[in-house]
Amino acid sequence: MSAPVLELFKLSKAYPTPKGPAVIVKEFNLNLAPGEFVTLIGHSGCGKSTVLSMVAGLTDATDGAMILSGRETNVAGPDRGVVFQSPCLLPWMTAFENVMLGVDQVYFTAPKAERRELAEYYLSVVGLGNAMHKYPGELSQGMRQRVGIARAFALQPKMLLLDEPFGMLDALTKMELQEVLLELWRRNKLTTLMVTHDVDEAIFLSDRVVMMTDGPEAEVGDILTIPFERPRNRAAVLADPRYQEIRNHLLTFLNERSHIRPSRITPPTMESVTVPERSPVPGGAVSTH
Ligand SMILES: Nc1ncnc2c1ncn2[C@@H]1O[C@H](COP(=O)(O)OP(=O)(O)OP(=O)(O)O)[C@@H](O)[C@H]1O
Repeated sequence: MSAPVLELFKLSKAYPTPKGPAVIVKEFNLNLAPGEFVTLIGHSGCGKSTVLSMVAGLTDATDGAMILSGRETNVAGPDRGVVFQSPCLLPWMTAFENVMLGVDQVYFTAPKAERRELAEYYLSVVGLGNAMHKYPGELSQGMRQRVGIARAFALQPKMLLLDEPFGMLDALTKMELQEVLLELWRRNKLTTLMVTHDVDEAIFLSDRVVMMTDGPEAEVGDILTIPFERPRNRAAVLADPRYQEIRNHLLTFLNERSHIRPSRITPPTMESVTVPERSPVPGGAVSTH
C-alpha cells in the first residue's frame, strides 16, 4: 500500500481562556491515502473547521504532528488548495483574474501563456467557459463557488481542503457542484479532506466518512468506508440497499454515540491511529446541525 499523503498524529488545539486552556480538539488521529476523498462530519461546534484549518496551516496546532507527503509541516502552502463556504473573490477582478492571482504567485517561473491556459482550463471545466471575464458581482453564488473551486484546482496542489463548500447553495446547485467536484477530483486524483454537515453529501462524495465526537476535546469517534463504486451515479447510489444502512450508521453515531470517546475506552496508543471500522447499524435523523 502506498504511503499516506497526510498523517495527523495526536493533533490537538487549545485556546487560552481566563479559566485556563479550552481544549477544542484532542489527539486527532487520521491518515489519508493518495487520491482518497475523506469527509469529516460532527455536530456544530465540535471542531471540524479547526481540524481543517490546522491541516491548511492556517491555525497552529497546540500539540501533535502533521505530516504531508512524508514531511512534517505546520505552515500554509500552495501544496494545499482550500475552498471555504464563501469563495472570497476580489470584487474588482474578473473570475479569470481572481484565478490568475494564485496561479501567477505559484507558477511565476512559467510562461504567461501557460499560466493563462491553466486558469482558462479550470474555469472551463467548472462550467465558466463563457463567464470567466465577468466580475464576481455579475455572478450567482453558485458561479462564484465554481470560481473558488477552479482557483483551488488551478494551483495543482497535493491536497484539496474543503470547508462546507456548498453550505450556502440551494439543493439543485449543490448537487450540480458536487458532480463538478467529483469529476475534477477523478481527473486530478487529488487527496481530499472535506468538512460537511450534510450526511447525504458525505456518503455520495466520500471514500471514507470520519465522525468526530462532540467537543470539547473532540477526537475521531468512528470511521465508515463507503463501498459504492466509482464513478458514482447519484440515482444508483440512492437506490442501493446499502445506502440507508450507511446513512443510519452515520445518524446513529451523531444522535446516540457522538458523546462517547474511544480514547477513554481504549488507552491512546499508536494503534489507535487507525480507528476500527464498524459495520453499518440502524438508526436515523437528517443532518449534523
Ligand atoms: N479563535 C478562537 N478562540 C476561541 N475559541 C475558538 C476559536 N475558534 C474556534 N473556537 C471554538 O472552537 C470550537 C470549534 O469550532 P469549529 O469552528 O472548529 O467547529 P465546527 O465543528 O467546524 O463548527 P460548525 O459545524 O458550526 O462550523 C467552537 O466552540 C468555537 O467556539
